[in-house]
Amino acid sequence: MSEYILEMKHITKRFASVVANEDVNLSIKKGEVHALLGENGAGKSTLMNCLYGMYDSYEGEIFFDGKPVKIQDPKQAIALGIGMVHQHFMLIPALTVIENVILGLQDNKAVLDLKAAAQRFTELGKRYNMEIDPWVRVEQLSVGQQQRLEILKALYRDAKLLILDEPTAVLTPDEVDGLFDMMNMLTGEGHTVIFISHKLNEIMKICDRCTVLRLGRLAATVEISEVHNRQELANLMVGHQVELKTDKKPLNLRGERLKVENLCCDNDRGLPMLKDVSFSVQGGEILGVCGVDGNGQSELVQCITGLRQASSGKITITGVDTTHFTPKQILNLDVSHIPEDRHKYGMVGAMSVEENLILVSYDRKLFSLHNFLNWKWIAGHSKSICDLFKVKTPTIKEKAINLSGGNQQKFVVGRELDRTPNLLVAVHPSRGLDIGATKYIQSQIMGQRDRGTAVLMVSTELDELIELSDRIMVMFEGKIMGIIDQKDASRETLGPLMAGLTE
Ligand SMILES: Nc1ncnc2c1ncn2[C@@H]1O[C@H](COP(=O)(O)OP(=O)(O)OP(=O)(O)O)[C@@H](O)[C@H]1O
Repeated sequence: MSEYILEMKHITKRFASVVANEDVNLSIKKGEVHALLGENGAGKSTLMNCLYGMYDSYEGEIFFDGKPVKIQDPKQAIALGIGMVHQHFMLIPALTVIENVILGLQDNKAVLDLKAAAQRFTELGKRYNMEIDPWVRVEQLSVGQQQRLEILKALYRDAKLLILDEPTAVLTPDEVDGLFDMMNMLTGEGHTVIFISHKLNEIMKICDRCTVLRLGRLAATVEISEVHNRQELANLMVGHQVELKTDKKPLNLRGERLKVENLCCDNDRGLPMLKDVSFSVQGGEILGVCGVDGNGQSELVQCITGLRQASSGKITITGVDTTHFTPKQILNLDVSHIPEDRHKYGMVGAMSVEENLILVSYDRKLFSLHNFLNWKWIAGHSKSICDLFKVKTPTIKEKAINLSGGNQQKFVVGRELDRTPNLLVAVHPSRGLDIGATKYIQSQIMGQRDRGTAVLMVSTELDELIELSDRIMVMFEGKIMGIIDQKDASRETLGPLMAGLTE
């Protein structure tokens, strides 16, 4: 019997003129956690999508459990025992958790007997410490919970090989630990995991081997035990030395730009999500916001950017009372917003990259002449953002949805940082970015701070928050637990506050 559960041989996948994978070989041993690493656009998701039957054509051969297979649709992949959790979840928000779990199952019994299905789902959740109420609607779940649901959904379908595409991007440190415990449990039971991640520390911690893709081709497969540090992995991925430090200039405060006073706000179900929140941010400083996902951070950002109405309290931006402003009015005060969910609030997938790059400014003089859009100017503007932020796209006319996840994030961030805003509200700005792009975007945010922008940065990446922020505000159950100076911030000082402990 083969020691490999999966062998992909000489895989080539083209999209028109783009060669996303070229002659790639990947061998996965049974029971291992195997990392797939590469820069944004290197072809990781494409390779996994070939395996999961998302495309009906690719060149090369796939062997699963020693047998040759031709996987042309996800149903075939699932039937073989392959489960995939995509970067962008494949859930239907209006349906309940259990309806999502059984959706597409051929087993009529499960469809008819929802209660029994819910019971099996709950047992599975308990077993892997990932419990979710089967009867709530998916739209009511936090991003972290939705990801747990995706994993449980794959396990419900008896996945032997689980592909996790950047699973920790949306998780808090505690949730990451929980996921790693679950992965260890799964491999202990004989499951195999392919772990796509940009987080080198996590790859070093949890993986047995790592395959590196570069520009669509195989660069190397290495044993993690033989890799000395994350710098070595970064260099292997990029093909040259990568700078992992961010420069920080001394603080130069330029006066209050954002003031939030006694803000209260309810969520869609009428539950209080913000309880008497007050703080301010000055020009020239970065105020980091940390907390376990779902503790009011999203609602706070939505209130500030006009996407949600506060039930009481006051928001002032550059001296203007914006509490009841629309998003457009707030935008016109030169407020930039890197949203939590780039697909929902940051881009229009069916539009081209260049159209997306003028979404917030198309009606300004800069891009129109006599009320008509000037596509020559727009093209020049788009190309310069794509060059600056190294957005990998065949042309600026490409539909945004066809770009890799990291490259979508790069152009959204590029568009928002292009102007020098009075206030930058950045939520998970480096989500899905490779290490080189992360460092670049962090340095750009730092540049905005040094030019006098007030930055409110929400992140679940504690290391990123501690490195970039001047002060860090911790949220728990809709309240501010404390605001800590960067010099006093550490996992030890922030951790208890994130858990709601004040002593
Ligand atoms: N449906 C598609 N149509 C056209 N081009 C595509 C399509 N899907 C992917 N590509 C292109 O294939 C290349 C590889 O993309 P892929 O999503 O596999 O990269 P990735 O390594 O997963 O990147 P990331 O880390 O940003 O998620 C990119 O240049 C991307 O634009």
